[in-house]
Amino acid sequence: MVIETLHLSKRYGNVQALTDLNLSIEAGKVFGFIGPNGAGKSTTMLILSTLLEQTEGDAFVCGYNVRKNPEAVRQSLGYMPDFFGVYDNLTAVEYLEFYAGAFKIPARKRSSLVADLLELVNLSHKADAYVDSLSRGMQQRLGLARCLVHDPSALILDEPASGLDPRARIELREIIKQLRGMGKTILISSHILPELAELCDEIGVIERGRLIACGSVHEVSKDRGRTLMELKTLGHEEEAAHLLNQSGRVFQLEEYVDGFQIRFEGNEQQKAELLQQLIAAGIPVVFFGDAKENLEDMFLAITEGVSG
Ligand SMILES: Nc1ncnc2c1ncn2[C@@H]1O[C@H](COP(=O)(O)OP(=O)(O)OP(=O)(O)O)[C@@H](O)[C@H]1O
Repeated sequence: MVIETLHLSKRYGNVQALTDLNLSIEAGKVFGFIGPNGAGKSTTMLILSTLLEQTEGDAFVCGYNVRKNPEAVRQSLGYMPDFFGVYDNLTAVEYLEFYAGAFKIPARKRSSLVADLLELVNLSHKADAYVDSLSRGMQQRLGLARCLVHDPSALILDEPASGLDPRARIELREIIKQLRGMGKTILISSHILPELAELCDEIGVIERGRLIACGSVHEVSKDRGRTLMELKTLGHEEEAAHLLNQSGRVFQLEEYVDGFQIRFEGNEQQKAELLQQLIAAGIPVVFFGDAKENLEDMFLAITEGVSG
């Protein structure tokens, strides 16, 4: 395992921020850490990055214990916090050179390393621009380049897409895919990011400091036995909605212009039965099938009732 936590707990005074958290992320995997504000994502990431001490349990990066061997952890890990500091009077190049220096990269290697990193994050054209003048999306990409200066095997990215517009999110996602292609092991957090579904090999859902679901996107949704489905009909929406609501297997019915999205609890046989009922009731069904699962929907379904 490249990233691992064992019975990790953290208390801030009276606040129990993390409780018995067990995470394990294999080499080369991208793990999405999903949870609402205050769930404990940043706390976990800070502990793994050696910037915060846990109350109980252990955490490891590349086999190094964060408490016993913090130097080795920092050499193996790139950590991107959820906010970008203010850097007056530093250009993108100077900024990366500063961090390369901090990681003791020999001076003669720094300029080619910095040029390569800027290229990787599509910022070569902004090499001499002041960091404070860059857009948020560009600053996030520069932040990503910064955590790569020492070529770490593991990356921890705390909500890298927050505050970005859709285009900037896509750009960031493409870079993260490239990093995955380079064999990096990545822990990435989000509170609402459907885009993570495509990016992540596995996800963990955290709520109030506890991991409440973990596995592949598919497994996590299957575990709950609830599938996101779509139904399209030619008119007859009211009857269809009534029948779905009466079936006892449909949760979170949402009506769109030309159909419904539902969360269905049951197996394939039960899906077929529901379709038969719709047709027997004379409802002209145009489409009835699984919707492309996205993390936002799954998150709502999984956390339903947990926080009460
Ligand atoms: N320094 C601190 N002192 C006291 N309580 C804290 C501190 N940092 C975090 N907390 C509390 O610990 C809990 C977990 O916070 P954490 O920042 O880890 O959550 P998060 O999942 O990263 O949330 P967000 O999505 O808002 O970043 C919250 O209840 C938070 O209020």
